[in-house]
Amino acid sequence: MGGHVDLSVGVIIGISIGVGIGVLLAACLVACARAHKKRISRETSDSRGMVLPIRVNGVDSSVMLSDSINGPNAPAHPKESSKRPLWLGGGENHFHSVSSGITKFSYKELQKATSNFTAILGQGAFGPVYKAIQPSGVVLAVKALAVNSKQGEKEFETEVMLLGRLHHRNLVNLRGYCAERGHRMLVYDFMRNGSLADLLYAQQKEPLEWELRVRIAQDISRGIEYLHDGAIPPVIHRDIKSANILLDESMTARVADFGLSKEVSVGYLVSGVKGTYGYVDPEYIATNTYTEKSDVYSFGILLFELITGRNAQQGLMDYVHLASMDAEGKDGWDALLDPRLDGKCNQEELGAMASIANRCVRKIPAKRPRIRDVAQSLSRINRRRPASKTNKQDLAPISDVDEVDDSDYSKG
Ligand SMILES: Nc1ncnc2c1ncn2[C@@H]1O[C@H](COP(=O)(O)OP(=O)(O)OP(=O)(O)O)[C@@H](O)[C@H]1O
Repeated sequence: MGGHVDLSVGVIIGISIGVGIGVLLAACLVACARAHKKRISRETSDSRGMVLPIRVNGVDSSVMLSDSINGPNAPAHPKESSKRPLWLGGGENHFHSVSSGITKFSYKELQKATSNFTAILGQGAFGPVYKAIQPSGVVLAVKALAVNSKQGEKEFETEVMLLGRLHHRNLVNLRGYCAERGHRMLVYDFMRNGSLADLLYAQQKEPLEWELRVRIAQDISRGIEYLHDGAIPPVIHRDIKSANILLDESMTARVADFGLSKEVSVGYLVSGVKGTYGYVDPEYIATNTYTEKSDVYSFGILLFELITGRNAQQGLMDYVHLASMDAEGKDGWDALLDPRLDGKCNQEELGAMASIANRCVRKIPAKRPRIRDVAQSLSRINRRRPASKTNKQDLAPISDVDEVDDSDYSKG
């Protein structure tokens, strides 16, 4: 009897231990599964907000790969490329699979091509830019980044490869790099006609014609559209300004310096805010959140610059606000026009361009248009032009197609 009791107690204990171990194992399995899921979701969200540090001048001048790859502005699926316009690679999702095709230059090679780094094109916040002529005769521009010991060669190369995958006719394409003996250089296509800022403000040059200004605006919007909607993952430029728009030999405008954004400095003050004074989205300063709509804001400033011929860093927006206060209805935009273009500009196109600019600089980012819509509006102005010269009567006014809405100008 005693033996029976011992046996059944033993069985009960055995079963209890078994069940206990089972429960423990199950709990472990559930915990492992949860941890795995968490890790995966963390990795996914990390890649959404990827920041590539190209650290120059001792400052974290980040390459911000958009934090909205899965956000509202990002293609929901790579297949969405089929909805893109053809020039953006619509139909085929091929641009992100193009291998970098980036050349690694030796320091010696670049030293020779730049006549021992004496052929200076200009000086930017990241360092000097040199003109380089290859033995084959191909001309390039070499941007020597101020050396930062914190960034290793491999890290730099990884970032360069990512930037090198971005190719578009409205971007200044990256051709190669040099990472040797502490030197960090980026090699770009040479842009024969210099920067838009130089073309707009150089006194000795002929003023840019109105038609060319509209075409340049369209080119720039397409370059940004590629960065926002075509690149995978999307890229936010963070420093759209006329000095970062370069023109090639056929006067096609190309967006430069994507992937390099520097801190705003006013005099000797460095603010921690990235971008350039005069172009920075006030909402970004207030919230410290940079989105595609912040690039749209800077693009709006650039449009006003093209219209007025006035420098964004010398009270451009005060001037625009004043002119708009005087303005009665859309015709009021006339007051904004670069005086050098008086009588040489289509008034309707001016109204349409100013309205687009006005929508881009709205205070509330959600109310600003997406760059792809801006690009479409600008291309409508350009497409319409040859016809307007021949058969004006058949055309709808531009405002009909561009959903002009100036209503909230005073608010934003
Ligand atoms: N690919 C290029 N082809 C021809 N000229 C270039 C090229 N890249 C830069 N430059 C010229 O070199 C000069 C310096 O350019 P960089 O981009 O370094 O500075 P930035 O854009 O003028 O100023 P910041 O660095 O403050 O944004 C400019 O005058 C620019 O026109």
